[in-house]
Amino acid sequence: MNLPSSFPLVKHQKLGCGVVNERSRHLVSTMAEPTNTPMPASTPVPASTPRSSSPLQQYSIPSLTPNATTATIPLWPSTTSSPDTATRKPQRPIVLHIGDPIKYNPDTYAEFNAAFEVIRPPTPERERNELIRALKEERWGHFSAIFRPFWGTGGEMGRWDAELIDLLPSSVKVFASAGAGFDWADTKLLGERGIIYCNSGLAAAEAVADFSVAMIISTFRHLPWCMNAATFPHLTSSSDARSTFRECHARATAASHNPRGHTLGLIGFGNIGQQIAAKMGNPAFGMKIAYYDVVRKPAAVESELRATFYEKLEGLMKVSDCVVLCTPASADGRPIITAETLGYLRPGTRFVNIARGSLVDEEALADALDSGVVRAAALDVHMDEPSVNERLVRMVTGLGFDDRGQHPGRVMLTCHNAGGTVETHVGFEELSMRNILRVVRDGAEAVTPVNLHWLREKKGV
Ligand SMILES: O=CC(=O)O
Repeated sequence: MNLPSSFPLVKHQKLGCGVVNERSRHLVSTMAEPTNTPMPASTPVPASTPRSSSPLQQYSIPSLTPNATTATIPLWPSTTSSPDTATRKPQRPIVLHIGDPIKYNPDTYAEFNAAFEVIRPPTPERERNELIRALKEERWGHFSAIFRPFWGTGGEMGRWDAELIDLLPSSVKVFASAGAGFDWADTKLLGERGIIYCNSGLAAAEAVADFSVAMIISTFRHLPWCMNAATFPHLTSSSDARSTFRECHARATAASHNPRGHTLGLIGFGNIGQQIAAKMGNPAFGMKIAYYDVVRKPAAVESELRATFYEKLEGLMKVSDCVVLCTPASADGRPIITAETLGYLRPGTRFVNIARGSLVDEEALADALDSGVVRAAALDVHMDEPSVNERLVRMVTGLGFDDRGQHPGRVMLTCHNAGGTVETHVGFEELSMRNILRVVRDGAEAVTPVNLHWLREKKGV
């Protein structure tokens, strides 16, 4: 892909396994941001908002080599709770490690282990009730940090809400987690308790943006229709198989378009939104880039990405040919995409969600697909994961035209896969460790904090 030479993020930065450079510092400051400010109903989008700038030190994430995926590293001996931790004085600050052991970054882990006493409770101690018991007993002493390097494990206790946060020792300074999203923790409450929450969105951005490209293209080219027609009827040797193939081959053309020249409307213009813009805009796919965010991005970012800002969600939705949701979940858990906001769309608009399922009223979306207001949709995330909305599923799998004359395969559904690559996980581990090293060992600012505004409010800074 030819990218503008003035776009150093994509040219020089390999997110998750490369060097975080000047450009990405800016992106961190605009993506790893808080979204907990309650928004009035008339301003429904808690899109990316800036946090105050942090003097991010340049650091490198070791390149991913084939070996890295299989690297085995010695685990810190204390991989289970140590019964006497609460009574003896630790030599080094204690880090409570929840979830799987480190897999990809042995060198950083060696540094981490040298700096901290890492305690990794076994799974049963991470279940909510047992965790509550352990915290009440101060089983892990006065630990300084919580460390969750994997997205797939470490969430056994459920949401970090007041019930858990109130039990944390006052020694906890930082909670560093895998994952771009942070709706699994009450980051406002953590901030008010003086605990910095750091996400790892920076490490996931490239993977999520790549997946978004596939989803956007799917909405223009109706990949589910093309794939289903070539597959399912043929599996059952149905006599319709050949005619289903022929019908798709003949009729998909009239329903398909090149993205070039169409307007891509990004709701949220943080790190992920900006990477999607870089991939889908000129000169690659040639889409016009429009965005809505609660805070307008600097003119240099807009000009680099040729992005037009819309102050209101309504304005963005009205001009978009394809809307992509790339903003963190709203603090109050309310959806942004509702019957009301879908009403802003021009008939035939496409819709993609790679953010959070809670942001979309799926019944309203299914209605909009039924009526043709939304022509095609692609959703990686779902309201009630791991369940998927049945009406939307039927729009993926149907093989014939419906009674309104709409073609099948208008929806693509995936299993919350957008950020899921090895490179993302390399970066999740690395960033989580770097955040804790900086805050606890170095007494420096975190790399990717998301709740500094709550911390500052509490401290009156
Ligand atoms: O959804 C995945 C993430 O938040 O990284």
